[in-house]
Amino acid sequence: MTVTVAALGFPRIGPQRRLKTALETHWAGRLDAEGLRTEAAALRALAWRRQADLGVDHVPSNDFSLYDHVLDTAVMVGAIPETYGWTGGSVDLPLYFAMARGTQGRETCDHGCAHDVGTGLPALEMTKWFDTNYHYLAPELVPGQAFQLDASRPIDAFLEAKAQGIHTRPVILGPVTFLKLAKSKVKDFQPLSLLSALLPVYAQLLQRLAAAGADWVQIDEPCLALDLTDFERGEIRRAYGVLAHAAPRISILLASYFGTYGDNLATAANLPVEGLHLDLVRAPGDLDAVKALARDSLVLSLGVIDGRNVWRADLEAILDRVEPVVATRGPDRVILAPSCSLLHTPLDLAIETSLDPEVSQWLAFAVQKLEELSILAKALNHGRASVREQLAASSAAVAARRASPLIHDPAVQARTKALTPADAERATPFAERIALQQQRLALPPLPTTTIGSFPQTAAVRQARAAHAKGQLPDADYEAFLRAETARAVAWQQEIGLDVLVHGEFERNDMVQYFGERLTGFAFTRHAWVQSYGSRCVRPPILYGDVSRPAPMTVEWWAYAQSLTDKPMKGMLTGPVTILQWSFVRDDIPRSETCRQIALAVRDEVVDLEAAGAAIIQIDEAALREGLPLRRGDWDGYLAWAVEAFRIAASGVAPQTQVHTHMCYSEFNDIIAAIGAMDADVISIETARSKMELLDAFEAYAYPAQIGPGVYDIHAPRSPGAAEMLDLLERAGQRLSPSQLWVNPDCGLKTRRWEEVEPALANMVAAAKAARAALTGA
Ligand SMILES: CN1c2c(nc(N)[nH]c2=O)NC[C@@H]1CNc1ccc(C(=O)N[C@@H](CCC(=O)N[C@@H](CCC(=O)N[C@@H](CCC(=O)O)C(=O)O)C(=O)O)C(=O)O)cc1
Ligand SMILES: N[C@@H](CCS)C(=O)O
Ligand SMILES: [Zn+2]
Repeated sequence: MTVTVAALGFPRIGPQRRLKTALETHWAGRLDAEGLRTEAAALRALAWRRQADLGVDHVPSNDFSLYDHVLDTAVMVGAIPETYGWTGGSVDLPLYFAMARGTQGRETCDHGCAHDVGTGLPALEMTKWFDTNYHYLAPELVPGQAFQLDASRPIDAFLEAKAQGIHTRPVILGPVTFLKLAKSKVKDFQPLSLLSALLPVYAQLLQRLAAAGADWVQIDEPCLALDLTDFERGEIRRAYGVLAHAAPRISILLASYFGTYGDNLATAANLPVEGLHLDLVRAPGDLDAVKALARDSLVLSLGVIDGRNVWRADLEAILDRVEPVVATRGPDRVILAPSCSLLHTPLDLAIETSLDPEVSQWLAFAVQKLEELSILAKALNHGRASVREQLAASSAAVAARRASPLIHDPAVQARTKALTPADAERATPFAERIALQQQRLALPPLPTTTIGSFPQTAAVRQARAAHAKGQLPDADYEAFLRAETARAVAWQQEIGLDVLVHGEFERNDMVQYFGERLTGFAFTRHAWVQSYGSRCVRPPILYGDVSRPAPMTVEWWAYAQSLTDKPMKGMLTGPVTILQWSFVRDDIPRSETCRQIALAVRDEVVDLEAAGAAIIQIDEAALREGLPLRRGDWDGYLAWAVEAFRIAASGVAPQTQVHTHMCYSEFNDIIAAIGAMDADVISIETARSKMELLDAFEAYAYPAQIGPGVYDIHAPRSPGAAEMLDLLERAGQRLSPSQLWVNPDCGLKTRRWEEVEPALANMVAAAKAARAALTGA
């Protein structure tokens, strides 16, 4: 009878992003399906062995995916939209990747190789996974949707691990969350109404897993961290009433994470399941609450190690909380786990050799987090003395971090303290500002622009990599980037864009680039985290008070502006997005860190203005994503997030035009906050929704200017001028033409020049046609 250790999921991109390489080589036609499958199996085997060696008792299987686990679930239950021409049977890789990426002509991988992927099929819609920077593919369902089980993935994975001598706990996405994440093209159709049709498939799956030898299964229902209606809670009870009886030989561990169960806890704790996982990092209060509600026999999986951040845990403090639970419930009713899947953390700190050792000792990545759990389990099973040294090391690291002079900068703290409401206000109201800006800029109606980045070609990435390795001298790298920038500026001018950008060739990533230039941030070489499919990010680690020692973008802006008489936009990432896409310190509130970043961005904005920039764009792509999962927490977040943007934007004169940009955002719920940001111009992603996202702006009577994206940059195909004109006309039906700008949905860094060149030329043509229609010329 011992306390055991579980992992709810492990990073799947593999060491050195091996999965990324395999996928992109496969998509480029240089690795066949068999080769890809072999590499995927090797990566699974490696992950299982690693976890078992680290002392994990409940090693997960079926947490691996070639692209996305929600897509895998759709495939598993046979929810394949008609468009893909599926006629039953197992889904092969071309069909799987068609759903993931579409088959629209030629695609490019990160090595810059272009390859044909067929024509015509769109990808499933990609959306943010709860409040993370991971994106899933939304299942697309229809009324009367039929489901049929293909259990091969979870069963094969279970057997694969078994053959390796590792008895795993399969992970499956629960039926209620699956349906809640699904979309339908049929208006007002609620996918959750398909629950009765879906449950038999899940019941069959549990029977198959039991027959294969699984004794526990982890069913993820993170929708329990959201606001649910009574009806939805009833559907959860109904679902687990069915599943609990489907396969008596298999025990269910129900897992929710990313927040509190809150008013869903009584439902969750009383389900006829054998175990319940709690995210005690985001919701420490759930522990006492569950103790009052759960029957004695319920196994509690205590998510005590943060799966969403990179800080080493305070193991003694965790033991103080967990020991009483073990004493009252008994060791066999307690499992220790990370708060959520480790998908959201980098793999292994041990390979990070270039971090400041002082900062490094404060950190734990996936591997180290499992080590921490193993130490905790030992302490609980054999007494704290059995791991005295490890506990002492943990306490010392926590104390060292708290006291470190690296973290505290009195000047930064004094500056945020001295902020007044006036610092978050532009001195002049929008109506007066815009008149002054129009005088200064003299732009035509429906001005054309782009969002900032141009293709990050293989040549650009290779030059940066060579420079980082010391193989390309500073001067040569600089000259290369200047040449890229000059080419992009000349080309924009040639095709007749009105407001130009420098192209962001010098940036590895829109957040990492700034993290590397601000104090209080550490950056890594290998700490990749999957964002979607084969795409990864290396979130900077924000460990201390933030300031900006020197201008970060002014030289590149000035160089680009020197090449043209057209306005060149200054291009910055906003405070909320830098915060949201970094690993953030947990010793002060996020709102406070955000104010510090806001002041650093403000310094850059002021310097860009002083250098002559007439337009400065502050991207806040992650503002919507940062919205708390519970509506009750929205107002508090929006108040400080909007204030941070305003602090960043308000240091400039009324003649200086401030733009912001947001992609991946559903605006209906937060339109008042978008208005309160008080940007002069906002560019948004609207092409795929055919401008429907503008309804919120129309209903709110949004006063400022808007650039609704007319070019869906997520697809490789280049839209024609007529298509973009149609979108502009739709925008014109919702907003005054005097408010409108013409631009793509987002930056063009993931596209190829061959796609971008015709698309932007067509966009300029569409704007000209729309202008002519406006003026009757
Ligand atoms: C807008 N999006 C972003 C999000 N989050 C961010 N932090 N940044 C974003 O832009 N979230 C929402 C969306 C998600 N979208 C994307 C889109 C594209 C990517 C992507 O392309 N990622 C790249 C990595 C980007 C990067 O940091 N590149 C570096 C390092 C390049 C590299 O791999 N170097 C190799 C050597 C290369 C060689 O020798 O050729 C190495 O270091 O080993 C750079 O360009 O310098 C990816 O590869 O996945 C992500 C999210
Ligand atoms: N300026 C950035 C915004 C992306 S959200 C870009 O163009 O890539
Ligand atoms: Zn964007």
